[in-house]
Amino acid sequence: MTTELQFFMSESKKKIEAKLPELIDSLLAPESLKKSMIYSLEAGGKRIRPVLLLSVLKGFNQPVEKGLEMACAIEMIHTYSLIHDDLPAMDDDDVRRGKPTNHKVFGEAQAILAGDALLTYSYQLVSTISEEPSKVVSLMTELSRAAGAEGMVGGQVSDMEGENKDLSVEELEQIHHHKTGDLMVVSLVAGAILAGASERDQANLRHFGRELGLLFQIKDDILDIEGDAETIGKPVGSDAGNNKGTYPSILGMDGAKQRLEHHLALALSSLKEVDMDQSLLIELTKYVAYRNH
Ligand SMILES: CC(C)=CCC/C(C)=C/COP(=O)(O)OP(=O)(O)O
Ligand SMILES: C=C(C)CCOP(=O)(O)OP(=O)(O)O
Repeated sequence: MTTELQFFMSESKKKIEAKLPELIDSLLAPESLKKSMIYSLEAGGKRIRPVLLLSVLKGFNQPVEKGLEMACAIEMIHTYSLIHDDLPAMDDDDVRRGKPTNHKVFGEAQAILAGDALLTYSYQLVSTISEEPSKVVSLMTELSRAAGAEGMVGGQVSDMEGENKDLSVEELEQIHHHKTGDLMVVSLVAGAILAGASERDQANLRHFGRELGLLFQIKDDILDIEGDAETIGKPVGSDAGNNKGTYPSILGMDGAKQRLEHHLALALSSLKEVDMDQSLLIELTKYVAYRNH
């Protein structure tokens, strides 16, 4: 990782991690609910989606402060999805981000409700995010499409339905476009909307985000086999345990690594089309491909 990216990531993380608990604290809500929401938000995580959003603003020469609340809203949706994904009804995982999962600490009912509250609060935040009503409407539309039935929730359902089945790579990538990719895409597009970027740049960033989502997921699948549980903060081997189709299970480990290089090249070439300073996004893309956590 270059020092420029290292510095930008750590500064962005600091800002996001200061803002998230502040936003939850300001809610007039039961303390136990706020505690369980903050628990998962503060459990760590790479904060890739917020960093993507802030990188886009920086690339368009805009202050990152413009995107902090939107970045927190997206991180809240991501965190809700992980809380629910870990529930016994879904992946039934005990460890997330190196700590016991939300339902292990607060019980299933509170974990479901903490996820619901994070999802709902993210829209409450977006509703007052800009003084320009057209930007609020665009952000709401993008976020709800990416998070809902047409996006992440739909992808999660297809993922569950794909368990114990022989998926083709095309079917697998369709699942990942929605389960993982759509939230990455909306992070980039939201940054572009807030920066006032052109429709053309928004479309090019969307294209890049789709490739980045696949790249991210291939690496996640590889780390589930080759990673170190302590470093990645979650158990290894859980995909095989849940009989999930993954890149290595379909293509073998060498094939999965070739596919990673293929999507890395596509992601980097689609980025060239965006009329902005791309340096941070180029480095972030390489980080996503070669990270060890
Ligand atoms: C609506 C919901 C619940 C969406 C969940 C979306 C999601 C990306 C889950 C994690 O995927 P994973 O199970 O492949 O990753 P991990 O290994 O981190 O659990
Ligand atoms: C999309 C997937 C594979 C779920 C995990 O996402 P991240 O790997 O971004 O999780 P955190 O760093 O936020 O914990």
